[in-house]
Amino acid sequence: MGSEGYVPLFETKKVKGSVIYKLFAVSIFVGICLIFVYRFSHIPREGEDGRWAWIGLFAAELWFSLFWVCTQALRWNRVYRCTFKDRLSQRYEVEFPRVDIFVCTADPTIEPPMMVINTVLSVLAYDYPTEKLSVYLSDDAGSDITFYALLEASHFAKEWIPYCKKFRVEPRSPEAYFLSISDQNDVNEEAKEFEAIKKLYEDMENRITRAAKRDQLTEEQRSKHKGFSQWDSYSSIRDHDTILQILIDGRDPNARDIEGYPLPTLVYFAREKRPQYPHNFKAGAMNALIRVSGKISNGQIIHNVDCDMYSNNSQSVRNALCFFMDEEKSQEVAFVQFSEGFKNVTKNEIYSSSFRVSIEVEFHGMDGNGGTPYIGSCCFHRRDTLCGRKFDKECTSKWYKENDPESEESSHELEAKSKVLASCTYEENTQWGKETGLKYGTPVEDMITGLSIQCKGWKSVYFNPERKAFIGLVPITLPQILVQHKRWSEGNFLILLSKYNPAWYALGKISLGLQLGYLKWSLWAPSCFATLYYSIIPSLYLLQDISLFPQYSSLWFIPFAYVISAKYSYSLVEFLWSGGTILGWWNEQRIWLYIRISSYLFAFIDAILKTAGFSDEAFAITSKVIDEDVSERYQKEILEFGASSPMFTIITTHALLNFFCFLRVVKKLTMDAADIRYLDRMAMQILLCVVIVLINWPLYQALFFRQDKGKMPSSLTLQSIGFALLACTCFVYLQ
Ligand SMILES: O=c1ccn([C@@H]2O[C@H](COP(=O)(O)OP(=O)(O)O[C@H]3O[C@H](CO)[C@@H](O)[C@H](O)[C@H]3O)[C@@H](O)[C@H]2O)c(=O)[nH]1
Ligand SMILES: [Mn+2]
Repeated sequence: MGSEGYVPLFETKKVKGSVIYKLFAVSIFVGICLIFVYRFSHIPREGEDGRWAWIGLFAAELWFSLFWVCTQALRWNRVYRCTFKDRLSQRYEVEFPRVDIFVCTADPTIEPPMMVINTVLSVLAYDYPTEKLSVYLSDDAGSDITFYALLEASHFAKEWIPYCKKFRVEPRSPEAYFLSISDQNDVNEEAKEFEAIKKLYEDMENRITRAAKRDQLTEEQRSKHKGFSQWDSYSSIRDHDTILQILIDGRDPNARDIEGYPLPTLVYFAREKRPQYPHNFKAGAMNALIRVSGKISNGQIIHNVDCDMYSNNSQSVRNALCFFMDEEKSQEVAFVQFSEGFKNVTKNEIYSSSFRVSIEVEFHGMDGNGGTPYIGSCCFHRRDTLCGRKFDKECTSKWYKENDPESEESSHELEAKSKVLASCTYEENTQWGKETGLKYGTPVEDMITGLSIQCKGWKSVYFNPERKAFIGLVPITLPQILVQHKRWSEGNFLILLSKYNPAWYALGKISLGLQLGYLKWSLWAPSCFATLYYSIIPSLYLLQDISLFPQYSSLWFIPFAYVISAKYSYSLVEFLWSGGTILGWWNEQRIWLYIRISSYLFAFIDAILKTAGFSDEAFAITSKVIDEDVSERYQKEILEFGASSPMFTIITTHALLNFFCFLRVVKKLTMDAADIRYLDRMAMQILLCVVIVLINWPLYQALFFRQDKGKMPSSLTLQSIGFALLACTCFVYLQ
């Protein structure tokens, strides 16, 4: 075991009961094999009805099984972590490494500056030695309003940080904190200070929202800081010089809070952008940040968060360090991924956007297999591994020796030198975006970068504390959800098509379980075909009374019934165990159906076009601004459609087609007085169709019964009725 006297800084526990789970999984696997035997031995002969449909179903079932095997890899080796911060503090308080924090924003209209500075303030106020903390805001919009907001925040921080420390405030995002505390009626000292800081915050908020609304700053506002002059040469969001301003220089003896303590460094940064140079979206911003921060503060730990989340626990840096500084177990840890909570999810999560099961189960499973993926934010990286360093035994968990000597340069000199590192041409003929920094070429820069770090021999850690360390926002309309999933599934599929394909690039470099885990995400997009097939063809065959499944009275029915009921009951239990509700689980089934048949299909097509060179990379930023009546419907858990979209056409046509097939069954049972033999033969198909119809109930409402603005547009309804009728007619008459 460990060296004498060694006491660990973190502990890893394996989940109990996995043997029972493994037996259960094996029983499902046996069921799946029996289904294959049935499919194979009962293929309709040449000339018989439904031969090709049968073969297609067989293929779809093979695909689902492959996918299922991948999901098992995420459940077999779950581990849970806990940290010992007091031990860390006792041993290393004075030897802590520097930490550079990156906050990314990209559009002030859909990412309001007030939200952005709340994120910034929450991380500025971490409980960590301030001289070792630097916060960088990367603004891909290069917006002077965001700069103005950050300038305001830098003043407010002087009051906010000491206030947080004095009253041990949690969370340290002012907005979240003030929301969590109702006005104090007491008249004691603490209440007075509370009112005072709240007033300061509200005044600042007024000034910023007014400026944002006008989309312009007054001359007086601009005259308050020399940094605004950098906008003189600004042409547009895609065409401007690097803008870089050290708003607080932590080394400056005058940079003090109102109590006289040093402040963390705070930097505003917008890299250079020119129309003729691709900017590689968030990955490009992160790489520029790595270089610029390397010049200014060079923290050995890089922590990044998106602007739509805030730190919910001031101890998070210390928690992360427990994983990096343990004398025996930290050597191979490249990054520590925290889980994220969401503040705007409703009870039954109509869009299932909080990733409950991934957060509570699957990432723990990846962790047990040697490394959770990097999910883009709420993460702490070692700087050197993010820059492409390979694992070797020499890597040390002792950080203090590596600290850089204090730079002698003035902040003005530092700014000038750093700007060069953020120019459009800097990365030409370098390894940035390939072997160094975050990888380019896919909108899921996080997944591909995490995978490649692990393939260089490193491990990662997943930390999912009871009180979530970060709280973010989920999208609240169906179009946003579908677009977000399109981006993710397309990105992951592009990885599959690239040289970083988890199946062979990672072969032998990471564990098989981890490979399967990554494959699961990469296979999202192509899953659209199996899902579309399985949810359309059996229903269409109802129109012709052709059976594609075993009879209810046959023994072959059992494996189907077992696999389906076992899989779905387990998924329900897992969902409830992760804190969800039954209705939430039902909603999840609907949303996954919609995502599979629309987002994944478009993602698949786009990824193929991109790989073939026919279209350019894109990153659709999710809007964080919310209309009031949209928000009201969201709170009531009503699906939000609104404008037409090709994705809706698919979803609606699919729902109506199944409805027409369902009508045919009703007719058969009532008017044609079908007998029990019909039910026996068609049981599975009828069940499948009925479930699809039931799950689409809210969609039918949006098509025919709702009057609000979020209903499905009428033109789209008519169009989809036409498509669905056409499909049914063609099927019946052309067969
Ligand atoms: O050109 C760009 C585009 C986006 N962003 C920032 O990237 C972050 C994520 O964008 P968002 O629209 O919120 O996307 P999400 O789908 O919520 O992001 C998830 O998925 C992304 C990968 O697709 C990861 O990078 C994110 O960390 C992860 O939270 C935001 O802070 C943006 O400001 C940039 O900095 N530059
Ligand atoms: Mn986001």
